[in-house]
Amino acid sequence: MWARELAVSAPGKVILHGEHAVVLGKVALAVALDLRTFLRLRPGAEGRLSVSLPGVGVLRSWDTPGLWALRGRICLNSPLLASIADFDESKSPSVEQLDALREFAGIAAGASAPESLATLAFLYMCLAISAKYGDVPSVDIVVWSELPTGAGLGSSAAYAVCLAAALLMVCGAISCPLQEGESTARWTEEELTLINSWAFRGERVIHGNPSGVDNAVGTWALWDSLPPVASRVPTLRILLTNTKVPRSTKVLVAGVKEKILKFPAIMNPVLDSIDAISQECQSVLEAMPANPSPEHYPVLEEFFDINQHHLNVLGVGHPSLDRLCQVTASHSLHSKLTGAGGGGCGITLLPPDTSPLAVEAAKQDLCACGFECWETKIGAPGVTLHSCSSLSAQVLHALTQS
Ligand SMILES: Nc1ncnc2c1ncn2[C@@H]1O[C@H](COP(=O)(O)OP(=O)(O)O)[C@@H](O)[C@H]1O
Ligand SMILES: C[C@@](O)(CCOP(=O)(O)O)CC(=O)O
Ligand SMILES: [Mg+2]
Repeated sequence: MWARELAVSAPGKVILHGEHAVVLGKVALAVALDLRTFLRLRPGAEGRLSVSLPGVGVLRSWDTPGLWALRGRICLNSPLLASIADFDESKSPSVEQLDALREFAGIAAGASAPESLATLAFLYMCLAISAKYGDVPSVDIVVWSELPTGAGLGSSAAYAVCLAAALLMVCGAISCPLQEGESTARWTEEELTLINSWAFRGERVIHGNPSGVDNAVGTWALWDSLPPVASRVPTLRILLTNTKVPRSTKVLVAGVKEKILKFPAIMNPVLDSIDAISQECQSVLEAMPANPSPEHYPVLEEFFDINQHHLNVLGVGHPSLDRLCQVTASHSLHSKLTGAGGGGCGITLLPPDTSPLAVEAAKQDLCACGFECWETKIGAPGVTLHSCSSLSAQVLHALTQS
C-alpha cells in the first residue's frame, strides 16, 4: 500500500555535439536543460493502477490482479519470456515480451505512435520492476512535461527516468528520501545508478537502440563519461528553436545504422570526425573560463557548421533545419540540429558580443517560418523527488487537471 502524494521530475537535455555518433560508442557533449518532465504519484483505488499522460493523450487504468496474471503468463508460457521474472538490468526487452504487452494493451503490431510507445514503456517497466522487486501498489500516476515531445530534447528519457524512479520507489527497491516538511530530495548514488539502468530499459522500448546519454543526463544531469564541463557550459548562451516538424528518434537511429552498414568506408570516417569535434569542443570549453577571450567563439561556431554538415551526410537533416541554419546565418549566427534531427530542434550559438537587436531579429525571422524559439538555460538538477506543495502553480495545475 502506498500512502503519500509526491512528485518526481527529470530534466531534458541538449546535445552540443555527438548525437548519433554516441550510439556507436563515440563521445557526446550533453547537458541538462531547465525544462523538465513531472510525474505525480498518489494512492489509487484498491486493486487498480492508473496512468494519465496528457502530452500523448493516454488515460488508462488496469486491474492489478489482471496485470500480475499477465506477468505470470508471460513468465510461465514461454521459456523465451521467462527473463521478465528472472530479471537482469542489462538485458533488452525481448520482442516476445513487447508483443505480449502490445496484445494485452490493444496496441497494433508495429505501432509507433507516441501514445503506443508511451503505454508500452509504462507497462513494460511496471511488469519488469514488479517481477523483480514486488508488486507495484495501487497508485494513480500522471506524467506531464514542459518538454516538447519528439523534438530532440530527450523527452523520452525524462519520461523513462521519472517512471523508473517512481516505480522503484513504490516497490521499495529504492528509498523515499523526502522527509515530512521537506520540499525536495535526491536519491543516493547507488539508487541513482539503479534508476538510470531501469530508465535505459524504458528508453529501449521507445528508441530501440539508445546510447544511454539521455537517461544518464536525466538522472545525473551530466553525461558521466565526460569530465564536468557542465559547470563551464553556462557561459554559453544558446538559442533553442523547435521547427515543430515531428520525427521519431527510433526511425532516425535505425536509418543511420543502415547507412553505416551500406557504406562503412564512407560513413565511419564521418563518425570519427564527429568524435573529434566533440573532443576538440570539450577542450575549448575547458579553456574558456581560464581565458574567456572572444577568439574561442569563432572556433565553436565552425564546429557547429562542420557537425551540421556531417549530420546531413548521416541522413538526419531536414529542409526545416536547413532553413533554420540559413535564417540564423543571415544574422551571422551559427546553428546545428540537436538530438536525433529529421526536424525537431536546432541550437544557435549566441556569442557574448551578439547585439540584442540581432538576437531579436533572428528570433522574429525564425518565428515567421512557423518555428518556436527561446533562449535556454543550460544546467539543471537531475532526477528529483518533490513534495506536491512545493511545485509551481503551473506544474501543479497541469498535473491535477489530468
Ligand atoms: N510526457 C510524456 N508522456 C508520455 N510519453 C512521453 C512523454 N514524453 C515523451 N514520451 C514518449 O517519448 C516519445 C518521444 O521520444 P523520441 O522520439 O525519442 O523524442 P525525444 O526524446 O527527442 O523527445 C514519445 O513518442 C512518447 O512515446
Ligand atoms: C540520436 C541520439 O544520439 C540522441 C537522441 O535524442 P532525442 O531522442 O532526439 O532527444 C540517440 C541516442 O543517443 O540514443
Ligand atoms: Mg528520445
